Amino acid sequence: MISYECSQFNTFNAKERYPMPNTEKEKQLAAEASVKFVKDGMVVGLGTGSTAEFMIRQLGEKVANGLSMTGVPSSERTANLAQELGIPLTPLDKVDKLDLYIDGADEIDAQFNMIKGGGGALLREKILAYNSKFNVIIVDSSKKVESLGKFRLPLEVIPLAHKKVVDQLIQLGLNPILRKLDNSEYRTDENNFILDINISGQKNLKDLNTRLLEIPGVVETGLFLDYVNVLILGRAGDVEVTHVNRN
Ligand SMILES: O=C(CO)[C@H](O)[C@H](O)COP(=O)(O)O
Repeated sequence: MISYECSQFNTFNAKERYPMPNTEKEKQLAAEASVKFVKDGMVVGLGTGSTAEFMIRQLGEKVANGLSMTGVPSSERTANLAQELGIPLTPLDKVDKLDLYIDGADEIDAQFNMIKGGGGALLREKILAYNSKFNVIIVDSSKKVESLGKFRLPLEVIPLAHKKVVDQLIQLGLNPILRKLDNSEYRTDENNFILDINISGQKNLKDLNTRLLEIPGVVETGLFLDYVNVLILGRAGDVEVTHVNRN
């Protein structure tokens, strides 16, 4: 179980933050709607997390029924699941651009800015989203917020530098917490640490993102600004599909 250790030595489970009975159904509905974007011959980036897992299982069924596609996984966890389901995979450097990337999010605001990385895969996820022609985001209704920040923003950091990064983040008033897994530091697929920070009340997200990336040792942030082409939101037994106009 992923937990966070605070300075007060208490822990909490990130996934218990929004207890909603319909959440799983909403994730499933959003995932089902997203696979309709996948056409024969496409190279599709596969996200990470419980919502993405519904989507990958749907794609597995489609592949078993004759869909020809190739997946590019955003994590080892996703790669393992896709392999189990018989979805052909290729590494990112073997393709030019992804035709499509489908993934979940931890929060998405009214301007379609997102926090991602609750599942720890933010770095590879951002690389895939950046290198995709089209990004489809699938969420349950609990993820839609007016402004980001109830969920802590994950930062992937180099282990050697993490204490120095923590000092900088404390000076910026961002209250960093080192993510733990079973009492040890959580390690990403790239063998880095994650610091989860409090960005509640931050107005200029672009500026914040730039300032965070300027700290040596910060590899990537879970702020995804200007990435969404289509948002599919599961709500009460149905889905809302929003096409985002990105200039
Ligand atoms: O960014 C992610 C993983 O790094 C996930 O997309 C995010 O955590 C949402 O996960 P879930 O669908 O399980 O709520």
